[in-house]
Amino acid sequence: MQLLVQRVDIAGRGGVIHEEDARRLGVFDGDRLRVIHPETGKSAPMVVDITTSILTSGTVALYNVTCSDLGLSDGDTVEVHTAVPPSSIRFIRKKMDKGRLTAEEMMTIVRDMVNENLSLNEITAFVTASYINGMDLDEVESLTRAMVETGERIEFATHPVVDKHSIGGVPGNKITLLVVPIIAAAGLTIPKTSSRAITGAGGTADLMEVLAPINFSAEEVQKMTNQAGGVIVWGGSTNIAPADDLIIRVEYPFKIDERGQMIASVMAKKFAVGAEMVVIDIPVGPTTKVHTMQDARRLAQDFIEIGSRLGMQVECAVTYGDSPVGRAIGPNLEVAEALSVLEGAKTPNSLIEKSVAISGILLEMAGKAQRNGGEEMARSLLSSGAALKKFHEIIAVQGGKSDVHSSDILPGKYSAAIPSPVSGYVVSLNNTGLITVARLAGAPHDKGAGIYCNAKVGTQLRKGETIYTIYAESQEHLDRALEEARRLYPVVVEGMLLDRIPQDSIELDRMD
Ligand SMILES: O=P(O)(O)OC[C@H]1O[C@H](OP(=O)(O)O)[C@H](O)[C@@H]1O
Ligand SMILES: O=c1cc[nH]c(=O)[nH]1
Repeated sequence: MQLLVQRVDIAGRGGVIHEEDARRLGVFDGDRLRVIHPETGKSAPMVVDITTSILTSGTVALYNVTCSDLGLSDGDTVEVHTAVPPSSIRFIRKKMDKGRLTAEEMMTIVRDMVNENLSLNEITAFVTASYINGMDLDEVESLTRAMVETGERIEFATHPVVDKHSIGGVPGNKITLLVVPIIAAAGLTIPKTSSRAITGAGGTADLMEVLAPINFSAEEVQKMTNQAGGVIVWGGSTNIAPADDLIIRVEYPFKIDERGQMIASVMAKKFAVGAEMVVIDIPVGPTTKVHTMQDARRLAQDFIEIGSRLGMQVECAVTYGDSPVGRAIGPNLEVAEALSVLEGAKTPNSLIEKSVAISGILLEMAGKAQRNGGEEMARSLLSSGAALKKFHEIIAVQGGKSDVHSSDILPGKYSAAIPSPVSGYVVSLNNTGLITVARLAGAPHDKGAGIYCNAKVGTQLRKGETIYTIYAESQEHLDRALEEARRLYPVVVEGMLLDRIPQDSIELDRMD
């Protein structure tokens, strides 16, 4: 069938056809078509997306990349034929049926994802099937390699190249903003690519974006790292492991992070930038991704095993994840807190201790410090101001304001303090509850949105004193977050009297 092209200014491949043309071609939503330029013979696949309104019959709306790939403009004519679906559909179905994917099958799925031959529905099916049925280590290795091979890779002339990555799940985990400058200040090369939030209210990429651009090509990442010793950029923009961001987009609304995909996501990013020594941070706690020390050790073994299969030296740090790292959750709040520590603040303790511990392991692995001497070296790079100087350099090389101060970074102007309903002690902070409230306040999209924990576990509070403060960039977001905070009650303050149940509140069930 011949159709007239209507170019639509939407990034990406594919397009939309009219219902009548779809009927004549005998296709439904999700079927496949092939669009062919009649003069050049160039062709591109297209997932059928049917409309009745935005087009007239006889016209096909094509997105930017398909038009550019085929050299098409508005008003050109194209041949449109039915096509067979990609074989990756069969392999996704195999995973849905609890099958084990071979390396070749995994590669086909990932290649089709990256080449936009799979629709969002189909990618979601793959992520969901893997979430429900899991992956064994061979599949994780195949996924990791496929993610690397479908993107660009970086090779550095200076060695060793080191890196860190957190599996996330604990709110306020802003340690990368301290670890990268500490490590780069020690003279090591650390090309850090991070994702945006997956299950949280601010991923490292969302945080760094407050200070500097984070979207760079692989070549730019290499150049900037050579200049400053380190960078903190968004993996999703680099074309380094491009499948990673496609999977994360599916996971984000569900706040899920399937174990196999998580290992592959992390290790692909490390492998692709040529990291030789890597520390993986595994926070453990009842409301994080990993609930017990035993599970953390098992996950650590898997990371180490995949690292060794790829030729990387990996160590894992199992860290405290019962409650947020530091007090701030959400981009601006977290960035201000991290900067203040780099500027010399002596609190929050949890942020400082975690950052120097992770940095210390890397310094020891890379031979910069003696065994057990890494933490001390990291602490001194932090307290001497060397890490702050290096962070300013990193911000500058990425195009940000190099003399930024923590006091420049402000939270949203709408705020509400949550008062303690009783006098007592904070006994627990529920990470997932806090994240839900912070997301409803607008984080990570609204940079000023988030939560500041005025009290942490063990803090004594009198009735009416503030437990935590919610920040938002609009009253509407603040109201939404407040409503959910009252329902979820994510921070529990208990006095000695845990509950009072009056006699008339229950119906006594008398035995006859
Ligand atoms: O949103 P949740 O699931 O907490 O985790 C995602 C965060 O964890 C990792 O942190 P880093 O890059 O090691 O700093 C990711 O890159 C991302 O920023
Ligand atoms: O980068 C990351 C971090 C945690 N989980 C992932 O899937 N990717």
